[in-house]
Amino acid sequence: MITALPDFVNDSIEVSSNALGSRVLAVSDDFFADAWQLLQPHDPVNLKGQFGPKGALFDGWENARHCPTFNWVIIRLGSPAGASLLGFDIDTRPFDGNEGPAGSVEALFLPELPDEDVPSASDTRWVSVLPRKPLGPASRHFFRLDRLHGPFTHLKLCMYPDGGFGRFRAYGVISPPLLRSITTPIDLAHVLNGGRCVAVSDQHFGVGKNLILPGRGKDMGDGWETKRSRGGDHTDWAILKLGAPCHLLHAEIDTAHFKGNFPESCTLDACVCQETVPSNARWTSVLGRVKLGPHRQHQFQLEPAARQTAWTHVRCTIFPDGGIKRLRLYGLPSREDGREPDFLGAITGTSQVASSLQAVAPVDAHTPSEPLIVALTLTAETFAPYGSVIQSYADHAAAPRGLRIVLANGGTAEKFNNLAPVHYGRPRSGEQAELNSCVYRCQPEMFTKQEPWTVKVLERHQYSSQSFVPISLPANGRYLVIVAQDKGGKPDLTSLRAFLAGGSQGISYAANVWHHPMIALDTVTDFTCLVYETGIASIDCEILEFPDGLATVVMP
Ligand SMILES: NC(=O)N[C@@H](O)C(=O)O
Repeated sequence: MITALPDFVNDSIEVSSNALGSRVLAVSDDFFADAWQLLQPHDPVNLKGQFGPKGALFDGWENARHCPTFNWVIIRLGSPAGASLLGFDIDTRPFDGNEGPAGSVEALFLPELPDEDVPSASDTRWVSVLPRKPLGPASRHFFRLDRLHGPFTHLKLCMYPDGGFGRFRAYGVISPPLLRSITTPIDLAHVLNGGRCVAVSDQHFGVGKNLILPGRGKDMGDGWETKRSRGGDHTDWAILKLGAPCHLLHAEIDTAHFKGNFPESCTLDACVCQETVPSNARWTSVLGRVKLGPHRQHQFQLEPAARQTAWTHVRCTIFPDGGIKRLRLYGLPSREDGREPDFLGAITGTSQVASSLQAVAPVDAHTPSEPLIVALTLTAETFAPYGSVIQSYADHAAAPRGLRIVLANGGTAEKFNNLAPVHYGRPRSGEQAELNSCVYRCQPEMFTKQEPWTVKVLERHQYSSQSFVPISLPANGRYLVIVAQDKGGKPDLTSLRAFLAGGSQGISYAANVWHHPMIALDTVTDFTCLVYETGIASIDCEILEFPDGLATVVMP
């Protein structure tokens, strides 16, 4: 359950949290209890009755007695470009009788200061953002400023004269990275890139702003989770404001720790809006409805429309309800001239446009004509429109819904049933086919971020599924799978996707799915293959060549 907090707290980010990388750089005195504990995301733990060599143990900052002046802590905020401040919480819990009786906050903006450098406590550039305030024992003290102040990169928390604070929380808005620093697609929804969750339909079990936190969290409690809906065509949604207007390329929807309550599916829409919370914006679909699975990172190539505009907000709609841990939205800010950035160049580092982002001045750059697709992580759900994924699941709760898992071999093995149908749909001409169980030994394609790879051939087996399972790769090995659905006998380019498969994953193309001949990466790779063949080439395998290149595939 979410406890009631002042509006300014709910409407902003705890920019001083060590969960966002904020850290204590220096402290005047923390004789009894270490100052770094001030920035922990959880509430102070009461250690009453526990003692160490220096005295009673406290989960907070506590300095020695009899300070003639005041104590201070210097903090570097985790966001590289700093943050603007809206308020504070100086939490004296659980200190009672030894709480710090008064506090104040000063701030500095030094984004270029190297991480290892510490501004002096007596630096004349410190500015007061919260004057000295009286504080009581064992309680939270919220102070809302008159407006956003900043940006700042460093804070100095002062205590008059001595005692203990359990936590110090600074609330505000994180500054987006300097545009000239963005040269490859980044996640501008991320809280450290200035992203914010500005509205949700419901956040009964987990707040929407968890969606944009760093990392994958520790349990189901640090994601966005709505209450159970009852009947009807219910949906829930969350709206993220991007750190800067951004052309979008691909997204990651992570359902980590949500194993029985992940959404069945979701969509993504985007809009351009000057308001913080869009009121009557025109939303454009950037990801059609896609199925989700338990406890995994789903990566999706976004619709072409996602690249063509510098979007300010993205709305994630989940069907019907449930929990998502993180939502990542990768893209590039618009160029100075507002045109679509050159993603290919930005990713391969060969672009004029990428360098223009550094120079913050547009230059004409070759914009790739062929579409760009990013090689995304392979999961059963994201590959479902093209076929099946053949793999085991150590965590059965993270296996695709409905997968039948049984013990076998006298209890010494787990059997994951019916992962991929082996299918032959006889052509009208009636040819019989035989199942060919064979091995492909594939030479590796030399493929690097700097030398993107162009798709020049696709094939399909119109009447037979075809499976490939690597038998010579280590678990951390990888290979590349490129697929497209069929549309009227030709590859449907809008469905063209690239997947990066792992060494413990096999795939099976459904009949009639277009795909590139298997692509080994890094090393010669053997794949066992099952496919039905009549021996008539025109029935068994249709090949289309695209000498000018159908699309460019890049690694994320
Ligand atoms: N930590 C601790 O022991 N503090 C008290 O003894 C005190 O306030 O001096």
